[in-house]
Order: sequence, then structure tokens, then C-alpha cells
Amino acid sequence: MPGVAVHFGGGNIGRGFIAELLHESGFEVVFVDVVDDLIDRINNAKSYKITEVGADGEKSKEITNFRAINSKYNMDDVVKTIADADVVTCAVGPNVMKFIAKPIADGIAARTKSKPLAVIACENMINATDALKELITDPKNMKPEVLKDLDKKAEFGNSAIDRIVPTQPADANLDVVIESFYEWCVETKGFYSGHPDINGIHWVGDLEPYIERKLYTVNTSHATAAYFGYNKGIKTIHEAMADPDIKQEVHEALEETAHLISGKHDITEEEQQKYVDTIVSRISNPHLEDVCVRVGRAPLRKLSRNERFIGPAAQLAERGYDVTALVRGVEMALRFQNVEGDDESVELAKILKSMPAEEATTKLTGLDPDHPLYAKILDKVKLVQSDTK
Ligand SMILES: NC(=O)c1ccc[n+]([C@@H]2O[C@H](COP(=O)([O-])OP(=O)(O)OC[C@H]3O[C@@H](n4cnc5c(N)ncnc54)[C@H](O)[C@@H]3O)[C@@H](O)[C@H]2O)c1
Ligand SMILES: O=P(O)(O)OC[C@@H](O)[C@@H](O)[C@H](O)[C@H](O)CO
Repeated sequence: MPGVAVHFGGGNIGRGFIAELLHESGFEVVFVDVVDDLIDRINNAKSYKITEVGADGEKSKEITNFRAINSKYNMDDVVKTIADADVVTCAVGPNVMKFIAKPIADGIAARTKSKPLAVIACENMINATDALKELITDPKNMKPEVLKDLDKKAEFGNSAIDRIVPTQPADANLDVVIESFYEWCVETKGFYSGHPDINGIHWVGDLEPYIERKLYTVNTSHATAAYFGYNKGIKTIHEAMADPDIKQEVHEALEETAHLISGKHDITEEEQQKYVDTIVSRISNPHLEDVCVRVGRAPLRKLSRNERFIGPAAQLAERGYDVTALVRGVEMALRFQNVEGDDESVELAKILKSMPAEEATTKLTGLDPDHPLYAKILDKVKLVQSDTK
């Protein structure tokens, strides 16, 4: 019998996708967020609408049976709700997980249910749930006596979540426009007592092929379109994809990552090609007003070691493959500086202005100077530094 699912982050993917599947599986969804106005809107609404848009037209559904807690003021309520919940999910952004670890740890410590809590982080990050678990079990957040019996109180599953949910217009209230495609893969191996019943999840034994395929195909192509688009003054991703040069850049980047996905995992070249074709058509969807600045947001995260550019490029360079297109994408990401509302883009500009190229390259990408990718990235850092002096 489904009960309560606590979801941290009532934003685009939280309201637009995770809550949808939890709701359809019979859970009451309790959103936890920190934005006063959003919390009020959720608590004043009985339902909101999700609309899928694509070439086949529009399809809408109503989401009901939810409420929200503001963790800025009502942490006790958050902890009490988690103590009696079945599932905790989050989609707050990888860098925000450190702020939600303590209430989850306290909720686990206060468990009143005998079945362990299922914890699934839904962030675009390799092994996001493992990272969240590490934060939850940090001695600052969890006492040793709770940690000792953790397996009886909570179980954890890594996940790869894929659905494009753009930033919604200001007048949309809680309603969300999304694409029809979705895939949510969750690893079973941490759920010793059985995984939760959530409709639509694809349960897998080993998540690595799924998360690498997703991050290094969907997000690599998306980010390539976003950074090239932004630097050409183009507003949306579908407009960027309508530019023949940018479309070509996206294809070339995906040809490179395909070598890694098919070479490393049990995914044939034909399967990967089909996957690529689907992605290209998804990100070209003219019905989704997805802006380049959303998709390019947080460039420091996106340039980091295991992320959508350096992650595949480093592994390909180690295997002797060409990574020219991915490196051109990195250059465009380096040029995503001082973008309004994006703190990381301001920090990126400062790093590139204040540090010698060698130091900046290592700081931004985590690559050591002896890595086969390092010199190629260093050249781009030098180029961008000299252009933005
Ligand atoms: N939008 C997509 O297409 C999509 C798809 C797959 C995965 N994701 C991933 O999901 C995550 C969220 O993305 P999004 O697009 O929904 O972003 P978003 O900005 O729309 O939503 C994030 C929400 O988290 C809330 N938040 C911030 N700090 C918080 C805190 N301390 N406690 C609780 N809530 C807090 C914000 O107020 C916001 O409502 C990211 O990791 C993203 O990579 C997004
Ligand atoms: O959410 P980010 O910042 O990691 O990446 C931006 C987009 O590429 C991303 O949100 C996609 O829309 C999503 O990953 C599709 O499943």
C-alpha cells in the first residue's frame, strides 16, 4: 500500500515528472522547498496540470494529493514526515544536496515505520544517491548509534532521470509543460528489503551504463547546443538546433561519445545510434521553449571531472580516440561567463581572469597535467583567456 513520498525541490523536474510518477503510484507527495511563494502556491492548490507537448499534439493530466513544507521555518515537520514516509526523492541540484542531508538524517533517526525508507536522488550526476548517502551519514549529520543500524532504517538507490522540463513561464502558476519522452532508471542493489513500487521506473541491476549513456549523450548534446547557441546570441535550444553549424557540432560531439558508450558498455553501435537519433529529435522539439541559459546553467559543475564534457573526453583520450568536438564544446562552456542569474558563470569569469591558464585548467576540470586530455583543454583556456582579457 503506497503511503507518503517526500520530495525535496518543487521545481521543474520535481513538479513536472517525479511528482507525476509518485502520484500515479498512489503516494501522497510532500514537497519540501525553501521558496515561500512556491510553498504557498502548492498549499493553496488542490491540483495542478502537466501538459506533454510534441509532434503528436498535447496531452494533459491533473496531479492531486500533495502538500508542501517550507524547510526554512518548519524543519520539525520535515523530520516528522520523513520519519513516517516510504520514499524520499530529491531534485534540488547536486550542489544543494549538502543542505538537505541533515533533515533526511534526522528523519531516518526518528523512523517510526518498520520498512526502511527508500532514498533516491534524482540529480544529473553520476552516483548522486551515493553522494547524498555520504552526506547523510557524515558524523555531523548522523550519530554513530543511528549509523550502526542504518540498513534497517533506510535503503539507497542510484538513479538516472531523463525528461526535458524547461523553466516554466512566470504566469504558469504550478502547471508544467514537458516533453512526452521519459526514462527513470534506478539501481536495485541497495534495496535489500525490496524496492518501492513506483510506476514507470525502469529497475536495473547496474546503473553505470544507463547514467553514462544519459549524461554523455543527452546532456552532452544539450550542453553543446546550449553553449554554442548562447555564444551566437540564440535564445532557445530548438533555435540553436535549427542552426546548421550548431547541429553539426552536436552530431560530432555525439559521434565521439558514442565510441565510449558502445566501446565500454554492452550497448551496440546500432542501439546507440537509435538513442542519438531520439535525443537529437527531442532537443529539436520546437514546442519546448527551453532556453540556452537554463541548459548551460552552472558551468563550473558542467566543466567538472566526471561531467558531460570532461567525463567522456577524458575516458576517450585515455583510449586514444579523437575528442576535437568535445573540446570545442568545452571552449564554448568557458565562454559562458557573467550570465545574469548564474553565480557559477560569474565565478568562472573570475577564475579565468585571476589564475594562470595551467592552474585554471586543473581547478576547472580536475585534470592532472600528465593526463592525455590536459594539453587540449589548456589550449582552449589560454585562447578564451586571451579573448576575454
Ligand atoms: N529540468 C530538467 O529537465 C531535468 C531533467 C533531469 C534531471 N534534472 C535535475 O534535477 C535537478 C533539479 O533541476 P530542475 O530543473 O528541477 O531545477 P529547478 O531550479 O527548477 O528546481 C530546483 C528546486 O529546488 C529547490 N531548492 C533549492 N534549495 C533547496 C533546499 N535547500 N531544500 C529544498 N529545496 C530546495 C528550489 O527552490 C527549486 O524549486 C538538477 O539536478 C537537474 O540536473 C533536471
Ligand atoms: O539540469 P542540468 O543543469 O544538469 O542540465 C541541463 C539540462 O541538460 C537538463 O536539465 C536536461 O533537460 C535533462 O537532463 C533531460 O533529462
